[in-house]
Amino acid sequence: MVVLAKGELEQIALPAGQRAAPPLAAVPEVDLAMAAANAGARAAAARAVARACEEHGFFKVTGHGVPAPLLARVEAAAAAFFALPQQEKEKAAAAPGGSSPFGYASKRIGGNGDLGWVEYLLLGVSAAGAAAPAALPGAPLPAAPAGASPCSFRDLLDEYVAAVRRMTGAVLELMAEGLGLEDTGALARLVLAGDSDSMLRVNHYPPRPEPGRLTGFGEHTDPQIISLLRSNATAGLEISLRDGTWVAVPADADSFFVNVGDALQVLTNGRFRSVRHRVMVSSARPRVSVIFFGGPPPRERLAPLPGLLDREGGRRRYRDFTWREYKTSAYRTKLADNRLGRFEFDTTPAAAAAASS
Ligand SMILES: O=C(O)CCC(=O)C(=O)O
Ligand SMILES: [Fe+2]
Repeated sequence: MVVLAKGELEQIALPAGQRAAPPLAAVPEVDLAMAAANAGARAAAARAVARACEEHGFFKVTGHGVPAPLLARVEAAAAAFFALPQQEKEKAAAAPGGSSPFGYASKRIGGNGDLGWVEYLLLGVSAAGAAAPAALPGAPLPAAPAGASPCSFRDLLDEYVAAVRRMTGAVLELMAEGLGLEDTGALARLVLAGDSDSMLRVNHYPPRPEPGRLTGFGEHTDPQIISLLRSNATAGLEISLRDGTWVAVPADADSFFVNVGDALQVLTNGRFRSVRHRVMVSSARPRVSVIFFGGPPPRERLAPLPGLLDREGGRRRYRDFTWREYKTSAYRTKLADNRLGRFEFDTTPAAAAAASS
């Protein structure tokens, strides 16, 4: 349950202009199984991925190889966790005032006052799996599907992370091929490195409290390299197109959605675009989503990948910074802020003239 104090519901209600649901998005789709069939299919898939990342920073993956029963078990376990009494869930919350953002939280997104009609679990991910808060139920949850072997939520999330990491590697290789990089493992290595800074978020958007639309998760771009999102069959995700108009992403419980993150925008010197997205709650059914955020190791310098800059006249759009630096900066801002703005070089004609004078 998401409990809002007096006045908080008004804060997440939408401004009048956004009360109507936007039109449906035509989401580009890439079938990973088909891409593996032969060299021609692979090249076509790599081109399609690159085009989707340039135009939208967003696409859908089918043929992903993550077993459907695993997806169903994770969804059931997440629903069972969020159905626990509030005080049980709070046991998995991050220590107040502590430095770790990981654990259970309700309605507060980050530490800067962003509110949403959502409760969630945020978990750090190591190469060994999802590092769950100690208080995450280690015992099988009550609603394990009939016939399923007993398995704790923690073990299930580890299994899920392992499967999603494999898919992430495959998607990042296709992206590298689509970019024409000689080193087609360059992106995948950043996210699959033993010390990569990845996270898993399990979101639960309870049914709307009253007819209308509420902000579930306010508009933002994901700071990492790549996000892989899977949800139940309840819609709510919306993305912003290049011209700033919002479109609704039809729910698809069998596929994964890929977001280009800010770090990938920087690694491609702006060729791929990190997608602005949000979740709106207008359903009488709950939405459950699970998102794997693939980040680089904290010390990694984010700079255009070798080979990309030559084609752009050698001009860099962003100054040099590490992932640690970017993350620290991003988490000090509000969700909707343009977090990359302060790392951009000023490339306006006036700035270029000033620099050459
Ligand atoms: O829950 C969703 O569907 C998306 C949430 C999201 O954008 C995020 O957790 O970064
Ligand atoms: Fe996001």
